[in-house]
Amino acid sequence: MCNPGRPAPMIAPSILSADFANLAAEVAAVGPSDVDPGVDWVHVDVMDNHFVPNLTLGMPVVESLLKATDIPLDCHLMIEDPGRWAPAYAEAGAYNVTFHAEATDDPISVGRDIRAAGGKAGLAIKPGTPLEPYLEILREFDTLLVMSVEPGFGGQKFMPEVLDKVRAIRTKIDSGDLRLLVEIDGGISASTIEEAAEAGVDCFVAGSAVYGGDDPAARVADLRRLATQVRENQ
Ligand SMILES: O=C(CO)[C@@H](O)[C@H](O)COP(=O)(O)O
Repeated sequence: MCNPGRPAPMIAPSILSADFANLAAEVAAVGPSDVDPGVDWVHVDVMDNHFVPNLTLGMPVVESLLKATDIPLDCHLMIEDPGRWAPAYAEAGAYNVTFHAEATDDPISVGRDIRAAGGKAGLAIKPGTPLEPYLEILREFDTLLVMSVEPGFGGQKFMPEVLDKVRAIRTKIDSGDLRLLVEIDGGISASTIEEAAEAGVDCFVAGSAVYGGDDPAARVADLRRLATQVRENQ
């Protein structure tokens, strides 16, 4: 069944593939332009070199980005002990704060603390993590982030097998059992966004496909056009 309240496809460029020495300019480059009204969220990958084998940025950079842009920040925490750190990102002003289900024994409390701190709460699952154990707790969340690569690095190959999880959650949302956004992250490009859109994704994170060329705003516009075409034909 089609869900008439569903938002238009959202694009969230991941700054993991941007120039870290020029982050404010890189974020501005995907803002409103003559080819696109601008991105919906900017996706900020926080990695601690423990939960994932990579180290990126943390709260000080997020605080600086919040001052540099009005675009809502979508912070994806790939860290251990999210209960300790996640609420502070919401308090600082991040719009959506997502942490990994695999990183905590108490995802409900972490989600509630993020919401209490004023943010939207997101739950992320790695490609090999099943959806079923989390179905009952998804009411506590605003977004479900389905990873379509192993978290840690940009530029990896899209894993289409995760789309079964997207289809399963989309069915529940469209039947009115649940209300949340479905986000996908990893390997999203002009070659893969249509199959993700067909499966029922609402928000598409794209790093290398947006920042890998010299016109990020045009890349965003292309991705939005492809996802919107699929939605219109559904
Ligand atoms: O969380 C991650 C990687 O762990 C992502 O947000 C990447 O930044 C996506 O990069 P591409 O796969 O789109 O290049």
